[in-house]
Amino acid sequence: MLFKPKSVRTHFSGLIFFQNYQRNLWVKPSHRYGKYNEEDDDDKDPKLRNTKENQLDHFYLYKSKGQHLLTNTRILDAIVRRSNIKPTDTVLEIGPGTGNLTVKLLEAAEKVVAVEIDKRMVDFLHKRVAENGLQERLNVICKDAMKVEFPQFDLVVANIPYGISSPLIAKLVYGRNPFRSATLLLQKEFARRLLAEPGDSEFNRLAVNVNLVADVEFVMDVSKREFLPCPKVDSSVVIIRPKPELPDVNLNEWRAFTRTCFGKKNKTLGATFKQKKKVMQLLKLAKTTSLNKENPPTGNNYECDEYYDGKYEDEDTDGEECFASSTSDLEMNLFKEKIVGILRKSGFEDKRPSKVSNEDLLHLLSLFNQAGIYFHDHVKPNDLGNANAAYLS
Ligand SMILES: C[S@@+](CC[C@H](N)C(=O)[O-])C[C@H]1O[C@@H](n2cnc3c(N)ncnc32)[C@H](O)[C@@H]1O
Repeated sequence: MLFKPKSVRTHFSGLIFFQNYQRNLWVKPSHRYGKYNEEDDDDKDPKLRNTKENQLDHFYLYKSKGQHLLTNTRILDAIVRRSNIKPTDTVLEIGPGTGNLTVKLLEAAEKVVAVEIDKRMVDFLHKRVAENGLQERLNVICKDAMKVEFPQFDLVVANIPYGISSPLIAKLVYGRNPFRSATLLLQKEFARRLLAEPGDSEFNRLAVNVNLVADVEFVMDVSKREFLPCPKVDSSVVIIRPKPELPDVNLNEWRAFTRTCFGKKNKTLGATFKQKKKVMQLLKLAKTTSLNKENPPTGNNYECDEYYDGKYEDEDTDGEECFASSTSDLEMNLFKEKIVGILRKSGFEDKRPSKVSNEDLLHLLSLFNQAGIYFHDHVKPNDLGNANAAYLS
């Protein structure tokens, strides 16, 4: 049996009282951290027992699954209130856990679709909701939220596992499901980055990519002390609202472009685009794109062809050496001059990406595209299946 250091989890050896009449989760915080033991990471964990009073004894909360339960009723109520749920709404909740938020959502919405990866949580949630007589309006999907296709929903309200914040937000805002808003509890630093504006020290590719398609509103900070077990970081609630009108840009092209611009966010755009490797890549893409004129990369394209597998493949370097040997220095220099000429003429050469607005970045991208310079490999077949999530930063 292997010891997995990353999966050190909380041993919730104390009592968790579940008081139905108050719909609160009361917790005696006598948990201790234990060594990971694979046997216990099983659905049939013999140490997990539900007594008839709905008491959980030895209920393990896995750090690796971001299992930090929000226990403050006032904060849960505020999250629901600020989400402006209508009685006809279907709410999507990612990571319902033991249902602290779910029962409150069920009281406000017509239906809740909850996606939870941990079967023990799902079993507990079903029991809890049934005891409240709300089971008819709850649909639980016991799967990884990053691997499942979401059914139709009106809005998202969730205290999500922080490890999937970036790909989950990408999946929502760049996904196929239209929705009104997403009220999310996020790690405080991550929320700050999402809310950053050009010129702020936290301004980054995440903010740029989300702000292209959605507005983000800060709601409130939540102390780490409001969770059980207490995480190392504080949290913030934000509301993400998709913009009613989307810019006319190919999103794969946009994301590839912002990846290039923010590769080294403190470098000037001139320095980033003059790198030999970058020039060679763009020249290669310009050649393949011009050969494929039947599929010009224009217009909105909200199909994500990037993928979620825990890491992001930044650059496709396949065949680069071969391409380099078949490209003359003259051709490379001419192409580099073309790139630098665009940056210079438009005034972007000495600018740093962290200080440039989305409008300016969109303008620069359109200048590049008009000159036949592209950032995304539009002729590469989309062989990545249905996965439609992408890391944004
Ligand atoms: C931060 S806890 C929130 C629990 C509950 N919503 C609350 O506020 O008390 C995150 C929950 O997400 C679940 N989870 C972790 N990774 C997940 C994934 N990839 N897909 C779906 N659920 C996941 C965990 O098992 C856990 O129940």
